[in-house]
Amino acid sequence: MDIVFSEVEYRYMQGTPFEKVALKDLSITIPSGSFTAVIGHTGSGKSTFIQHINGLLRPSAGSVKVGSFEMKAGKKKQDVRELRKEVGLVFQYPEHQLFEETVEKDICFGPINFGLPKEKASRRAKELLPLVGLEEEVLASSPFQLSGGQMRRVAIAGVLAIEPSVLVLDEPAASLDPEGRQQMMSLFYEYHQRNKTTTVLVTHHMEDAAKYADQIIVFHEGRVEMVGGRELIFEHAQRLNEIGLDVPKSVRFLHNFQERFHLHEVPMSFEMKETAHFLGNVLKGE
Ligand SMILES: Nc1ncnc2c1ncn2[C@@H]1O[C@H](COP(=O)(O)OP(=O)(O)OP(=O)(O)O)[C@@H](O)[C@H]1O
Repeated sequence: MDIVFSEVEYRYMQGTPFEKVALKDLSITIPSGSFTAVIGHTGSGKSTFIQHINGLLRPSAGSVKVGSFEMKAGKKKQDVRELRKEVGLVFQYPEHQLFEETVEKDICFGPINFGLPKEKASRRAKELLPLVGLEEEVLASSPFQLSGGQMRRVAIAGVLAIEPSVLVLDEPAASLDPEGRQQMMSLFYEYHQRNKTTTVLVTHHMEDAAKYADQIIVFHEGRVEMVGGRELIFEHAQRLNEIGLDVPKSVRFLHNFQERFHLHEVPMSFEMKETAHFLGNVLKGE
């Protein structure tokens, strides 16, 4: 399902002396089935943006449509239950939201809450375990006996168990070491490839955006600064640096390469840039 933001504004603490405009004049579409990365420096509005997708926040002006579900400013409080069945949100540090006494109950909580019979929910939990890299034995354990990494995987399985059409990920690999981050990102990418789930990833890592996303949205001071495919990182490296975002080393490699061989004036196709990008990664040992 397409996600369409139309002229959205969001104000925290509206009408108080502490009012803060966090999103301004935001019009953007996230196409159904895409993998979209949302990047921007701290405080640029990324979390505020994604919380509109599952109805945690409602626009102060404008409208947000997720499939046929529309949230409009000024409308009375809406029942967002139907929306929550479709949109799974993995928060930063999702392991902090575990609360049931067993892993199985935690994974099954969402689907049972949305009306799935207990046996079917249990089957889903079992099927999801290998996907998130856990053994079946953990089902009967308390989630609080597991390691931090395992707890995070349980929490993610709990979101996937509702089989959402849209998966929103807020820095799901935060605080993991590079290998853990790589594993976590591969998990989501493979899930996206297999299920064609519309995926929205908030990340500080431009490398992940370049590697996995087919659409990149760059936020700056509550506005969309730029939006486009991966080539955006190659073509706007300087502007990205100006707004405090670190472009991947391989993109810097490409620029150095162009400079070294005086290729700035030579138009390079996207494929050539990707090749240089790839070479940069090889040199980095990735
Ligand atoms: N609950 C709140 N009350 C008031 N202001 C808030 C609140 N949450 C966020 N803000 C402000 O809104 C702006 C956007 O914040 P937001 O959390 O969406 O940014 P972000 O890009 O997700 O940042 P980060 O990368 O640090 O998570 C910031 O100026 C922030 O201080």
